[in-house]
Amino acid sequence: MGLLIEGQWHDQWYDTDKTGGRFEREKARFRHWVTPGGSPGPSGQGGFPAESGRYHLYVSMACPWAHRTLIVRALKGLAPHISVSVVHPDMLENGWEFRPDDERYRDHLHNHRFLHQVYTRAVPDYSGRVTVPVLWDRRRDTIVSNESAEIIRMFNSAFDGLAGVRSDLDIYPEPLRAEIERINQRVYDTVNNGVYKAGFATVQDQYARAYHALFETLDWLEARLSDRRYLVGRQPTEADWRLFTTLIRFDAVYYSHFKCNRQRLADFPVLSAYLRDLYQTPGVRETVSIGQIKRHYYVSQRTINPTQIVPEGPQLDFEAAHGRETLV
Ligand SMILES: N[C@@H](CCC(=O)N[C@@H](CS)C(=O)NCC(=O)O)C(=O)O
Repeated sequence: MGLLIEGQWHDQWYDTDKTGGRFEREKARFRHWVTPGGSPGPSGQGGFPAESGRYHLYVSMACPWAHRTLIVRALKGLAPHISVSVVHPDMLENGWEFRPDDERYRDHLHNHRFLHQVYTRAVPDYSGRVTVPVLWDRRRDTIVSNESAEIIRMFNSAFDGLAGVRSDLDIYPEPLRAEIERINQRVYDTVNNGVYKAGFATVQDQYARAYHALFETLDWLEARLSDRRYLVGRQPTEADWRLFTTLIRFDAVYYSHFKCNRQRLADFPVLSAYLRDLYQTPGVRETVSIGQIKRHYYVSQRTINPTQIVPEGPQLDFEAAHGRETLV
């Protein structure tokens, strides 16, 4: 666990002293966009046209932010066009690592040992955290984006002209955007990032504040989803997929490791059925690795779990019937 300062790796844990025990997530630095013809997107520079085989995605199967990108890649049929490398779940002194001898955790582009080498390859004097996901451009030998919220928007539309891509599938439809944004904001603050605020707090009342905000939103979602199948509109949108990656980790990790333990997700009848419904969507279950998720959090976050023991449980069953087919 650490960060780059002027291109040099430094091993240090999140510093919450400056923020009164509160965890603050650093903003992503690479904010370019892939667009159909390479024109500039909403931020950064242009020059990243959608082309088959040009872009490569670095992810961790454990990371909820990276998980979003894997889901949208699968749903949109982008796998033949965008290749993937997966880092090893243990994130320790050197940050995210590859295992050159293990096909599952190799850097297929450069055979690097550490993800921070991917960052300094793009910007030799880079300063900042070294996070997944990373969208890499083979042609320009640089990072396009390390912001998952923006990578999923690119995946949703930029590659639609390529063979076999599901251009009929739109998870961010124009008429629903305002409502999607409204839900994303609350879910990001109190759920996606909320579990981290609870887990990484180093002061009691910061933890308690995050805990209460989290369960207030989960109660609100439980009510909202009791008579509608998805959060916004009649098809899954990015609002659902962004929520999904936190819910799927909840009982295995956040409930115990991050002390989000008012109740398990399994104890919310509506939310747990909704979670199974999304999980059973074709292409999605293959993006879920509960083994790597548990391994990452319990082994890597030694300030929270110094013994690094990975719990055996809980028993999880995302394949059970969800019964939500009749909801609209
Ligand atoms: N804003 C980023 C956040 C990504 C992020 O924080 N990823 C975590 C893994 S779950 C990470 O790589 N952390 C390493 C670190 O903070 O040093 C995104 O959504 O893409």
